[in-house]
Amino acid sequence: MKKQVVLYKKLSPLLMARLHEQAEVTLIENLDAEGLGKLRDALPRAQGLLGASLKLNAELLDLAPNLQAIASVSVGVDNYDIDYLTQRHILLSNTPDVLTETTADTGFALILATARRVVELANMIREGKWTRNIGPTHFGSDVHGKTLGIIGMGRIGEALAQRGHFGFGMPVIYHSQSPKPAVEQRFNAHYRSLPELLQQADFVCLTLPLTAETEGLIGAEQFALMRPETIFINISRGKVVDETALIEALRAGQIRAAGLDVFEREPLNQDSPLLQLNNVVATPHIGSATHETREAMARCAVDNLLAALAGERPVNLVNVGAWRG
Ligand SMILES: NC(=O)C1=CN([C@@H]2O[C@H](COP(=O)(O)OP(=O)(O)OC[C@H]3O[C@@H](n4cnc5c(N)ncnc54)[C@H](OP(=O)(O)O)[C@@H]3O)[C@@H](O)[C@H]2O)C=CC1
Ligand SMILES: O=CC(=O)O
Repeated sequence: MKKQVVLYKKLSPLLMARLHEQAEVTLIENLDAEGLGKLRDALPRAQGLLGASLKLNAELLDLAPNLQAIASVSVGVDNYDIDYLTQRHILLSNTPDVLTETTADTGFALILATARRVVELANMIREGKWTRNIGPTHFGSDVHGKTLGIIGMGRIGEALAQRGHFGFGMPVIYHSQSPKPAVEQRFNAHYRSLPELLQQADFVCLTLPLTAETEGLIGAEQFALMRPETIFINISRGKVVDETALIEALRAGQIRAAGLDVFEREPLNQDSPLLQLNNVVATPHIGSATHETREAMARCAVDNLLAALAGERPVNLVNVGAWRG
């Protein structure tokens, strides 16, 4: 008998056809109030779930007694209670690697956009304010040759280091849970304690996951260690940063600018003070959002889900403790 799969993310026709061949599929197109109601109705029969951007807490998952596997279309797994899933032997998989380069591209786009004031000055033209040659008040700062500081030297951190080192001749310093000798050799990178990195980097870039340990890692005390020339980039998760402290640091000139792809609350509220600041470049969580990469992520998630439902260990199993094979 075909397995029951609930999708809360629309897939390409090719991937939909592949899923339909092997499973009975219920598609929840939107996660608005109506969609969430449909999801609740579908959960009691779900054996597999596939989607992203939804906090799947125990209260929801308790509605799904037959659930065997969740395939997240993301590398970050902060939306899941991993202990709870493991206890119930529900296999959680994610989509690492396929999005690494694209997300690092986004990080570098934010580095360049903030340093060279791309958005602010492009808006100046649109507003009809380019009336004579620009002068020092419109100058930005160099990227090449500046010190790139990476917090979280994993897959995406390493791809960012590659761009900085080979593309822009940037000295690379990093902070992680453990030193990375291979990375140090490849990019001539140097390990630093967190306070040292915050003091020394021209660009402080967050590329680490949201966990109990990293929530609120960067707050007032950490911004105070940065310099007025520091540019702060966050492509990890909004909650790693105390957003109120970030706004204060920007307003007080404690740091020069911020490039932000992620926020404490998403979508970001239109009233957010961040949107009033010219030295903030804000993007709507687009780290992996290209046609090619989103399709690769969805394909990876479908592979993981079908493997799990067929009793095989998914390649990207997150909670290995749940595996009984
Ligand atoms: N903006 C976006 O659209 C996207 C955002 N992301 C975010 O990026 C994150 C990283 O992805 P990826 O690079 O693939 O993950 P990896 O697991 O490869 O890398 C994460 C790195 O963070 C480090 N780390 C974890 N905890 C800490 C800590 N407490 N202090 C310092 N370093 C720490 C780890 O260090 P160690 O190796 O030493 O354990 C690891 O090297 C994702 O979890 C996700 O939240 C990902 C994709 C797109
Ligand atoms: O934020 C995106 C992810 O894949 O994680």
